[in-house]
Amino acid sequence: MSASARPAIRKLAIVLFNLGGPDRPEAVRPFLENLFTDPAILRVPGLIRPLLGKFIAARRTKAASENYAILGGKSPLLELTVAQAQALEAALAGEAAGGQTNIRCFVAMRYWHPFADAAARQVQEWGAEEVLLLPLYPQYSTTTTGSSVEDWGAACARINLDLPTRTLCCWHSDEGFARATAAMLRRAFDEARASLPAETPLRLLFSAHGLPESIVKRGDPYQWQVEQSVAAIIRHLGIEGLDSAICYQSRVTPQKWIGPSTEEALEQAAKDGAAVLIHPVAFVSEHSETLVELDVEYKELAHKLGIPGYFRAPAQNSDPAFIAALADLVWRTQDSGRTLCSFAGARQCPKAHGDCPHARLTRQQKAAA
Ligand SMILES: C=CC1=C(C)c2cc3[nH]c(cc4nc(cc5[nH]c(cc1n2)c(C)c5CCC(=O)O)C(CCC(=O)O)=C4C)c(C)c3C=C
Ligand SMILES: [Fe+2]
Ligand SMILES: [Fe+2]
Repeated sequence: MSASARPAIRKLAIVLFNLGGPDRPEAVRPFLENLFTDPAILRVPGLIRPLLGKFIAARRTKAASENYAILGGKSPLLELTVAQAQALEAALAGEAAGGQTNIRCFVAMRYWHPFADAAARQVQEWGAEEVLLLPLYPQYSTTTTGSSVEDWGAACARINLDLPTRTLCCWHSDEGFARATAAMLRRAFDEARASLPAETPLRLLFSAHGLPESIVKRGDPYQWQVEQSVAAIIRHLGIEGLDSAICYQSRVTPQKWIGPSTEEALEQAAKDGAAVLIHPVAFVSEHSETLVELDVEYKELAHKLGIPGYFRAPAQNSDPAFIAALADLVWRTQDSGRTLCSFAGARQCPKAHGDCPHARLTRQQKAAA
């Protein structure tokens, strides 16, 4: 739809969801306590959860603090998310007729400031008439998007904020997202290839945040959506004979997590004599899991294993093509005049994701085009 044909919209608040991270060393433990006492993360009876969650957080604090110390004692996630919010607002204004919009972006973090309560108050004070919830997680998980949607609902209820609300539940194989990601990856791939001897194979490793297997077995569509993201990105990459694999990083509890783990994928690459280019496929900004886990820990492991080359493709951050893809998703929710996913309020995205209204809408739009 052309800019001049954009529908007139009332005051729209776009609320960007992300996980949040500690803003100083003393915040690491309370941040972890918020995370591990979330019922979407720690699935034990309500009476046990606060105690067990705090216990797990206390045990994790040392390792997490060491990681954040490498980043200067804090997570860069908030600054990068605010930059994405500003870039999205600017992109939406630039595309609107006359360069004017009634759209503002707000940030609601799940486990550290600014929390949903603060964002909801800002939305109310601004006088928003409609809300679009936009998770900065391409793939839906009950532990991320699902948890943030519930948290938002509770925050709104506390201040009697009751506005028409759309939820962009997932955009794992959105064409714009896949194209923008593939373009960034292609640059990283070509650079890595050029720095390697011609006979050294280069494997593209899509490393996603892991999830306990039990959560996936209960119907969480995250793993399936990660696979869909990878397939869409590979289609847009268009590299003939591409050697690629999916793996899962950041296991933080003793239960069985989905695999193969990124460690196992690196061991396999070492056996195959392949260099690796790692792309963090479930994160669209840099933070501890990319800057420490990928850039320090797995890099060291790769050297120890004798892998002939270790390269890392960046996360999207405010890459203009990625922001343009988000802006396009926003316009499509408005053009459709309905929510992109009607699971609103429910913890779980429909099991068979083909039934998700998001997927249905995409199909309808394709058919209409
Ligand atoms: C059981 C624990 C966890 C689940 C399940 C989980 C799912 C999950 N998380 C992300 C995205 C991020 N996680 C981040 C940090 C982080 N995650 C967990 C635990 C679980 N995550 C912990 C304990 C931490 C803190 C850091 C650490 O202790 O290592 C972050 C980064 C935050 C930052 O640095 O600012 C992100 C982002 C996804 C996508 C996901 C499931 C799909
Ligand atoms: Fe996590
Ligand atoms: Fe969905």
